[in-house]
Amino acid sequence: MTAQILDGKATAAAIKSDLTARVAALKEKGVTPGLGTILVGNDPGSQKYVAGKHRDCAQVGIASIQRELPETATQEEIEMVVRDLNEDPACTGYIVQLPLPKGIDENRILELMDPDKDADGLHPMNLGRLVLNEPAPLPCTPNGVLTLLRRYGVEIKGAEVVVVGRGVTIGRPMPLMLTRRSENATVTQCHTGTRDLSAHLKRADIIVAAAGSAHLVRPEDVKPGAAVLDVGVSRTAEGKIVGDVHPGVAEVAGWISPNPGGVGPMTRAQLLVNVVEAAERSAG
Ligand SMILES: Nc1nc2c(c(=O)[nH]1)N[C@@H](CN(C=O)c1ccc(C(=O)N[C@@H](CCC(=O)O)C(=O)O)cc1)CN2
Repeated sequence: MTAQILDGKATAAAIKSDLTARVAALKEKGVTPGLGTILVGNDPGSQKYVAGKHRDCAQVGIASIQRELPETATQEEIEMVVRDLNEDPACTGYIVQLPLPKGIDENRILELMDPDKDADGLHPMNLGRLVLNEPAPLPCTPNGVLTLLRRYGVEIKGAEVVVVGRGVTIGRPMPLMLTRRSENATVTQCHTGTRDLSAHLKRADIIVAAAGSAHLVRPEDVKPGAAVLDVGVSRTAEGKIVGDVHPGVAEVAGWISPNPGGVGPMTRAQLLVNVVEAAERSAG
């Protein structure tokens, strides 16, 4: 069996095409959505992701506001930029690119953001709304995973899902989203403290691998026909991406998301969705 590809690039392109029309309609009403990004330091991965986000904005007609600070920026300097974007009327939504450099209190930065401008759904108030099942912008990577699964007809309802990882951008919110009544999946969350990862993976109908550990998910750990989403990123010395999923898994799985070309482009597309939805709400 060779797995069907969960094509994030093509799915993201379709989402962006829909958003282009919605942004044009907003502009006719006098509303121009503007995405702000705060990038601190010179991590090449983060630089690439942020550049991609602004390329996407240009494609769909969203205005771009880019703020960059050096690796040596202090907590106070970053907080000043956050306050500035909170007040900037041209910035209808923004993100702080994570991770922030060592020594910076990331949670404090996220808390300072205006929750109504939180385009990532990572402000504590918006994560709290997700816990309470109230409307909120949804974290982009888990939302991208769900959109891909739905588009390719993977059954989520009743599925046994294993999420590997517990980071704030995907590991924490993904189970919250999968266990909503609208998804109704049963979720096991695994992490570095999990005793027998392989035993959990073998039972999964859907695996979301977001550990950042190269080739952690091996073909012998995957149930034939399962859907496997490769979210984790490790890089070789040459900067090439290595995912969490061993290439041999494609021979066992029913569906697999490539990496690159799977969940990454979906993360960016869902960010634009959050920006446009917020602008549509403000336009009434
Ligand atoms: N504030 C946030 N920070 C981070 C998030 C997030 O959702 N919000 N997620 C990740 C990184 N991320 C988004 O910022 C992200 C990851 C990957 C991609 C992407 O397009 N990847 C391409 C490959 C790009 C390359 O060649 O390096 C792909 O997968 O095809 C976009 C965004 C952590 N930080």
